[in-house]
Amino acid sequence: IAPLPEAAVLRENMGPPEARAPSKNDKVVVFSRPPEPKEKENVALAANVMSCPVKKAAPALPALQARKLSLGGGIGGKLKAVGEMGAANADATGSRIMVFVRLRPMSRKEKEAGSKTCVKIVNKKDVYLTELASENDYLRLKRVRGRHFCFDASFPDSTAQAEVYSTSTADLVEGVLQGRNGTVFCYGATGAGKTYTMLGTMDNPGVMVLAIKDLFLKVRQRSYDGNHSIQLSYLEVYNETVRDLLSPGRPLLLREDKQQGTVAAGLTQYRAYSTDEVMKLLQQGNQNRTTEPTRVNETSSRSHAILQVVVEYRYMDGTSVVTRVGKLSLIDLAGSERAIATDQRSQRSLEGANINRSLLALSSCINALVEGKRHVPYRNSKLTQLLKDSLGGSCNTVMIANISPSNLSFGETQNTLHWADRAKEIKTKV
Ligand SMILES: Nc1ncnc2c1ncn2[C@@H]1O[C@H](COP(=O)(O)OP(=O)(O)OP(=O)(O)O)[C@@H](O)[C@H]1O
Repeated sequence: IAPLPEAAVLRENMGPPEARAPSKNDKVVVFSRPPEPKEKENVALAANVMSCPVKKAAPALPALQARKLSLGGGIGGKLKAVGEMGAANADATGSRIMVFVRLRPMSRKEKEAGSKTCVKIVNKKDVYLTELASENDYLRLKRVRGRHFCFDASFPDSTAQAEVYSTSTADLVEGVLQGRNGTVFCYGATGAGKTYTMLGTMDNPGVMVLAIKDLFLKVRQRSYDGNHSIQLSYLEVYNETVRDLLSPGRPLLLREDKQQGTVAAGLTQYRAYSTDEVMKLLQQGNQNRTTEPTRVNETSSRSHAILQVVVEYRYMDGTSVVTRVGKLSLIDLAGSERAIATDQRSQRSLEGANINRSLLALSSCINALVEGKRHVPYRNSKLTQLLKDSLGGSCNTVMIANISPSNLSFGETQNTLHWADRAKEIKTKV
């Protein structure tokens, strides 16, 4: 059979990628007619699956089991699954950052621009990224590249906010009530859905709002056995300056505190008594946050926003008073971006440079931590100084990487998945 221009190669009996993993014994079939559009899609996926190394299953890890026991509840099953599929990278003395990926639906703009989907999520865990060959690019016609990633969980575009919260963050909230620090941060390109995931909308509240509601609910349920107090602060890092979002004024200086780690001097701490009160404070803070339209996102967050909730629990143990303190940090990072994707000519370029500087500093820290280097360059940016605790300290940390399905954002998506994949290897000691 004469070879076809599209090199339509498929594996026999392969079925959809969710059906089974590829094996060496798969046969190759060549079409004797030009493939239909649907077949072309399968070819792309097949090429993608073929290029994926098959991960060996690893035994469940002791550290993960330990964490499963200490956290209790839902995260147990999730961690066990991670251990089984070999994506986990913890040792017997520590835990590691949990990494989740969330795919957003295709936007109207992307549809109008003729975008095609280049991301497929299978079994709520595996992410297949495919570089689609351009129809006009004859030289690259046959070069269809793909990669496979595996995370603690991956959320398809139809996933509800409540599911994202319960899978990624609910156990962290429980940990905070037991005196363990927790951090959740969203990472991704501009317009990929970070603010939607963290803050959400009035109808579909995001992780920040759901976490606060859950926290108050849990505190109320336990109010019979001690006293809880909840304090919160909300700040942004904009152009390498730290600003209080709850009482805007002069920029704040960062200083090191032996007990609390890096703190913003003079940051307002509000004592909160109800969810409604916190919602009002959040709304107020968000109005003060720096957002501007870029070419990619009409309400792009130009700053990194950090909401910190400190829960203090006092109870009597015999004749002495015991105090437990847990801190929950919820972070909406500004989007990583190519200058060309936003607007190079204005104030945006300075912001973009600073945003990229912080994110570059973040990637340097991730690299240093993964490689076990003694010196981690936290001081290279305000963002990494503030994240020091969450990345390298004693903290349960969750990263949610947000991605767009559009092939027009292929480069950004690849970049986000690369860093998310790397972050999986960061160990923490809780
Ligand atoms: N899961 C989702 N479901 C529905 N709409 C979404 C989802 N994720 C994002 N969107 C929509 O996509 C648009 C861009 O999302 P968002 O503002 O959250 O991006 P971002 O990553 O925070 O961008 P930036 O870094 O520029 O601030 C918004 O209109 C948002 O409502």
